[in-house]
Amino acid sequence: MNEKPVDDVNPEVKEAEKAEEVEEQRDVIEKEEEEEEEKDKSFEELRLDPRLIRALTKKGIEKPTPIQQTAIPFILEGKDVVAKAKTGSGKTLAYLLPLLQKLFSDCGSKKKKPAPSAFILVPSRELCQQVYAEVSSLIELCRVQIKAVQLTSSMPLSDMRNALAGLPEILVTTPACIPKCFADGVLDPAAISDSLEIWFLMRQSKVGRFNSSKTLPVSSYVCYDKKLKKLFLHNPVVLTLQEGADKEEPVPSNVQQFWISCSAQDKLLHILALLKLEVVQKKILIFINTIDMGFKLKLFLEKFGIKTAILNGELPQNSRLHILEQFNAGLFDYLIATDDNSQQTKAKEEAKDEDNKEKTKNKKRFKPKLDAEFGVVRGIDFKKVHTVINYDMPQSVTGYIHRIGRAGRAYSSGSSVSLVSPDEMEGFEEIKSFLAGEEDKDSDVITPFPLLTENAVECLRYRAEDVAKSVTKIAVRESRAQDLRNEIINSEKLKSHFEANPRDLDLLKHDKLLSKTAPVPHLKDIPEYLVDPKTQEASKMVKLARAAMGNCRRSGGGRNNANKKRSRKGGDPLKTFSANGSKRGRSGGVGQKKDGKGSSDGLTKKQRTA
Ligand SMILES: Nc1ncnc2c1ncn2[C@@H]1O[C@H](COP(=O)(O)OP(=O)(O)OP(=O)(O)O)[C@@H](O)[C@H]1O
Repeated sequence: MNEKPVDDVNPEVKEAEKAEEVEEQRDVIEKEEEEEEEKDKSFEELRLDPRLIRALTKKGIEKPTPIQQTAIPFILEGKDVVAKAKTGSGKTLAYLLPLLQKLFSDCGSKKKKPAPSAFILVPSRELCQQVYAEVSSLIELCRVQIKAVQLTSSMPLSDMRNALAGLPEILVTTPACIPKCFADGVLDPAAISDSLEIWFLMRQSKVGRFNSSKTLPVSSYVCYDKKLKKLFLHNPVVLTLQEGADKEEPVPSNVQQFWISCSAQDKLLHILALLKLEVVQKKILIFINTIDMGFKLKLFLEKFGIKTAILNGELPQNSRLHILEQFNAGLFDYLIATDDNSQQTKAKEEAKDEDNKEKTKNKKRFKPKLDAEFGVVRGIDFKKVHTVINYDMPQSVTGYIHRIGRAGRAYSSGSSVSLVSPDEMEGFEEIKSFLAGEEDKDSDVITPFPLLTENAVECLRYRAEDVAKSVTKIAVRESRAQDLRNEIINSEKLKSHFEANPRDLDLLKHDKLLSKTAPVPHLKDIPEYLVDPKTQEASKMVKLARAAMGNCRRSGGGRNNANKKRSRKGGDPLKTFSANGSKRGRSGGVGQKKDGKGSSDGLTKKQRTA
């Protein structure tokens, strides 16, 4: 008998065959991933000290990330290392663990050295505090006699001297602080040259200031910036853990990237829709390019009952650290932040100042003083940020990558939404084509945000425009000055309070209202008739997903199989919902390579799903 032509095959059978094929492919991918996992090394196999492994277990860290697996053995061998890995991939522990292990062997056996044996240089005070906290907690958990201190330029000399008087083994500081310490005699170059064994340099560009360190007899440098490599390193091991080694910066692929096209004036309307209709997951970090814009946004959202905190370079250091701590501890869900104190941000502020000069000639003007060591984007580990919103687009591709890297840290997934105005389109296109790569120019790495229908946005227009009018330039300037005054007072209180209660988080709230008039109650809730049904459905799914994620966390780290399945199936509505009615998002799943073959973030399947 003749075989039936292919076209005559029953469509249901065809469907079933297709589904089977897809299932088979999925099995192959999962098998590949499992094999990949089996190749992974454990902390024990990296010959990490059992005290460190126990400390990591207490912190809920069970398995080294790829950068940790690769870098730790080289650093333990005393090799100079230049490492490049995706943002959020665990670089901090990749150097802290071998550093502590090296110091363990000295500990107790020798006399204390006159100066620290290890210098960790990081680009901002915030990062300084973060690294110091991380190393201190490891030391505490390991119960070893090692001392770490942090120094920043703003510290009084007496505090610096006191900190160093205890003969710490580890110094965490910023590059700007080193020359100051030398000039004020707080650090003695001769003593350093006798003691120093290891430097860790993290992304910063002002190294020219302490070139003299080239002459120091250091056994191992580890650095995360290739510019520094030329200055300091001797025949270093270069580790690049990322896809597309030609790219300047690694892209975190566990962050789903979306964008919304809107005019500059409509950005307030769109962010209101995103937050008020709850179509993005909390916690949310919102980036703006100028401090004034931050206050405008805060005042605007306040009117709708959305409380936010602001983080920027003109706030006193104690306040900034406290805001970060509170946000990380989950005391508030929305944080508005400027980038680090880039030239561009400054230039913009100055241009605005010039612009305002004429208008306010006779008035006493408020002059912000920005902190040169401020930086929230590079390296700061914001905990459990699910969504990053670019209210203003960043000025560069690198800026974009650093911003979105604040979501989806380590093993979690996240998403980003960029509001792009026509003026920002050129820069946005550049970002898109960079991310797509040379070969794949047409692929959409950043896809249109699917959960907000035009109708849903338009329903809020009247209210948004009405409220936006009330947020005048004067109101913005006054609230900015008010916030700074409050924070200066807070900062003093915080200083003395933290000396007495270093772990107390609940002293001050940073997301309090700044408006002079209280928000009117009717704006707090959006009546149902104003909400588009599709967006309403999306919002419900986002809430369900959030609840599910909450449960995962409660069930203890979530690295078991049940959670694995849950995260694969339940997932993020951004991956499964489309306002256009298709069942799956088109951009591929979190942690999926473009070819569908597992992760490009360098994390294993287990790590990603946890
Ligand atoms: N092996 C691990 N398992 C689970 N979590 C980890 C592991 N290593 C680090 N982490 C966590 O991952 C988060 C990000 O780590 P880290 O800040 O070191 O990333 P990074 O690579 O330095 O990022 P960036 O480039 O943005 O500075 C931190 O919360 C850290 O505690």
